[in-house]
Amino acid sequence: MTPAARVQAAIELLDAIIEAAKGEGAPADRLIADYFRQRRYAGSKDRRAVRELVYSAIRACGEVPASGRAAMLALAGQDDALIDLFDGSPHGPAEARDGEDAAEAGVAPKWLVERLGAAGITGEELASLMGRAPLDIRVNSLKADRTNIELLEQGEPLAAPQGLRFESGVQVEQWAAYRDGLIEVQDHGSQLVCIAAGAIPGETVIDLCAGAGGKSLAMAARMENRGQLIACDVDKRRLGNLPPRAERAGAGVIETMLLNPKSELEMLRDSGVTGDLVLVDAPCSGTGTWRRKPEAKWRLTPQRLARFSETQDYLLDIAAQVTKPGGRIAFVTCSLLDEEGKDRIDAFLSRHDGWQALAIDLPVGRAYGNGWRLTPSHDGTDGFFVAMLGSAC
Ligand SMILES: C[S@@+](CC[C@H](N)C(=O)[O-])C[C@H]1O[C@@H](n2cnc3c(N)ncnc32)[C@H](O)[C@@H]1O
Repeated sequence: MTPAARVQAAIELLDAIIEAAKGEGAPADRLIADYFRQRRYAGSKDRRAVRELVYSAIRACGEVPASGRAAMLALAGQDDALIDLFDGSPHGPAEARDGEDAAEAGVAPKWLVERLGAAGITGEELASLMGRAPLDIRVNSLKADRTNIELLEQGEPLAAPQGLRFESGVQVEQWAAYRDGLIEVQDHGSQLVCIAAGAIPGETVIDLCAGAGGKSLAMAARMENRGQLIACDVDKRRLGNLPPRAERAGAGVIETMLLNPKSELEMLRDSGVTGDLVLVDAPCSGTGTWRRKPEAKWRLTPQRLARFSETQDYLLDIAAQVTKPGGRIAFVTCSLLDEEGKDRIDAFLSRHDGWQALAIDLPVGRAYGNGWRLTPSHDGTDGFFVAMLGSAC
């Protein structure tokens, strides 16, 4: 592909990403993969270059752009070499017209910038949400240890005891250590919130929103495979990924339980299980993970955010009813919005007598509201809110 044809391909992809964002369609990564599956003539360098253009344009635009072309013109406004590729050549974009509208540069849509600002995320904290994330792994202490594991590349040790950091793009999934379950890909922030959750060997732990089990696996390792860890979710496909991962990791302590939406509490009660610790790694807007999925800023609306808050309250109320007397709830979201963090905990405490917020003290991050906050700019992690709640004995 010529450089101009790559720009045109990026424009077409951005059109698809913008449409998908408006209609809750496929994520950008999937759209890019599908696009190139139908264009086998594009080589790996072309794919990398187009991908880079697409993500740079998404990062450059705040509001949802009117079109892919407007988004690319916004990026070209910051790069003279790029504007020269709007040259009308075959397969390239038409020349830019005098006064043609470019999308507005910015970090995120205005309403979200305001909500994040109200939660103290401004300036560098805000800008870094559009940065690029490194690749973090967790050494699986059920099978190996960071101090002596032999890996194909040497990573930078992180504050989490088994965490190592690599540059993004390192293909750790192809390493034997990955295939053999010695390492898991996991953002440092996720590793830290599992440390805050504080699962203890021998306990009964309920992971209410286990998904594919990233945090279940980390907790199983902290539990030294002793006790019981019930990993639940309402999404059969996601939860179905966990048993093979658990097997690879040697995490025999994990059992899965598929819940039916709206019957979660009934099903948990019928099973007779109650937790010393219940992790609520709740579905959320993911504002803390924009470094990995920058187009998520265009998918969120005030209505969708309100629905996330409602679901978080709903799940916290379930958690309270399946926690043993004297037990704990760990509430986690990968969001920096108060509506999905501090406010949920304040609301929980006002609804539930006999519960209190417990202190958190991690080596990274800072106290925020009745919990703890991690951010890309301050901590070099994805953005997270975590709070610990303790019930009366
Ligand atoms: C943030 S993700 C979990 C990520 C996972 N804990 C990990 O570490 O990889 C939130 C999960 O909550 C699940 N979920 C949504 N509504 C739920 C409900 N009512 N009950 C249980 N899980 C739910 C979603 O299917 C999704 O897998």
